[in-house]
Amino acid sequence: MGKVAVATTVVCSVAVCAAAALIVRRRMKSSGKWARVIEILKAFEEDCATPIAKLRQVADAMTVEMHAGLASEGGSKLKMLISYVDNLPSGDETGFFYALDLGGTNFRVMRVLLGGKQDRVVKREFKEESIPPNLMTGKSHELFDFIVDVLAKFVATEGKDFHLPPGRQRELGFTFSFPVKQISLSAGTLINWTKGFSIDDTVDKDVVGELVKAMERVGLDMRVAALVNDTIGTLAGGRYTNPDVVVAVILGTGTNAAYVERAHAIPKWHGLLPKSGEMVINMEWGNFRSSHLPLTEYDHSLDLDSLNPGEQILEKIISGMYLGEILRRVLLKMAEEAAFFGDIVPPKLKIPFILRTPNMSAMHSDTSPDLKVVGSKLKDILEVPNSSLKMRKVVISLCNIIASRGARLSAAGIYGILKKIGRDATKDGEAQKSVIAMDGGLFEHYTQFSESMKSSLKELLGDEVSESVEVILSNDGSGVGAALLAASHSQYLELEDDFETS
Ligand SMILES: Nc1ncnc2c1ncn2[C@@H]1O[C@H](COP(=O)(O)OP(=O)(O)O)[C@@H](O)[C@H]1O
Ligand SMILES: O=P(O)(O)OC[C@H]1O[C@@H](O)[C@H](O)[C@@H](O)[C@@H]1O
Repeated sequence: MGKVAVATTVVCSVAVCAAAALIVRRRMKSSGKWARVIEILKAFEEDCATPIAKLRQVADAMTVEMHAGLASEGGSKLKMLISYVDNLPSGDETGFFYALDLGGTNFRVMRVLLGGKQDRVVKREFKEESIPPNLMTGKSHELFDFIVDVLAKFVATEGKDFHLPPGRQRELGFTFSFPVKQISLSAGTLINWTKGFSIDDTVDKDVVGELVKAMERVGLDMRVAALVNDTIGTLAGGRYTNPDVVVAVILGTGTNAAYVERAHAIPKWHGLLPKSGEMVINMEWGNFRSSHLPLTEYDHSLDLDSLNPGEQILEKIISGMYLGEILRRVLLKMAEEAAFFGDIVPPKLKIPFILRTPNMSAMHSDTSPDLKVVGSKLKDILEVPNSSLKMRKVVISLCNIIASRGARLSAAGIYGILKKIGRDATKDGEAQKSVIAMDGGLFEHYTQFSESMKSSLKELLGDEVSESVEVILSNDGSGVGAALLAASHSQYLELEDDFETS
């Protein structure tokens, strides 16, 4: 063979070897990176694990903290707030009432015509608005002016079906989904903001007073007959349709729970014992924390970056505002440390809260063989144009880990409440029926979450007792519940009572 040919052959074979070496090196590098992805995934799964034994520890800790929070003010991270609701709706409520519901994402206005035991809710109209994010961190009067503006526009559309007896003032129930220290059923001061809200000049203010001032600024003449947390409203609305409702849980932007406590089991209550012998407690369970909670590095960094560091720890690993953000943080680590989306970290992936929980649940419920919903969400939200099936499967695994941790911990919290009120076991073979009224967009729309929560609760209760515990979706119970509580505290009630007895 000529020298040229030999040289060419040598050059080619060197090039082929080099190319082969490059491919091998790239494969080894990519397999090394993939191994890192799986390592991150496995570590996350382990840190989020909620075996039944851990759930029982969390439930017991919740029960202990409930006792501590009822024993003294500040006795626990669980505020265990007295609602001044010592009588839940009887079903006899009648009349025409408004309800306002300020949540973590949405603001709802509603009017209901109540027809007593016979006709129940004769008519109901409502309107929902998203709360402009800038109002969540602006000035107090701006938020309340927004609320009153929506309310005034809604009142202006009042039709002939809703009529007030002449000379009467419109009355409303105000559902306020934040921790409030109630001083009566219709007054209370904001303890602190949560979720995405942070408005300094509302803290320690009477939120009813803020609302009334905003109404006066526009000449809207309405009386606030009740101020309730959305869990209290949901409990009241739930009890209106089901007499066995004893607990209400919200899984929405935030999370919280309320339940019916025996008035004599509230050492910090120094008022007169209510005739009913009962008092509804707003637990503010989102603020629960315990060494038994399975917290990860992503939870700690999310908490540090939040508007309320060190607060609402349970809420930050369970509720709708945060689940998508946890997913984003894990994907970001995989992108930065294992080139999960390639050598460049997608810029969008670095934006906090860009990955919302509704998008997470849409990916989680993707049953297509090629997981095309996952692919399109990664493309539309994170601008990741191409993703392999194995990448999409990792995303599904992360959704499952995050959602089942939140769901199972919610179940543990409910189990802790049932233990507190002695409804976690049968007595002489009998078990009292206990109904848990649920509300909130996370529970209502994230099926894998709600199913996991219900199955975990059954697992904790055991077959026999779980027969007597029912979980129901009490959709917008808080709106009707607030109107019912307004009705039972209407300024015209005495007139009606006098009328009936005269
Ligand atoms: N399809 C969905 N899948 C999962 N979570 C959802 C879905 N839709 C809404 N959510 C969650 O529910 C929250 C809204 O809850 P909702 O109870 O409707 O309002 P608010 O929290 O304002 O009372 C959203 O912040 C979101 O986290
Ligand atoms: O209805 P949302 O916005 O999800 O609120 C649920 C809970 O969110 C928590 O952050 C509040 O402290 C509670 O008071 C509230 O009940």
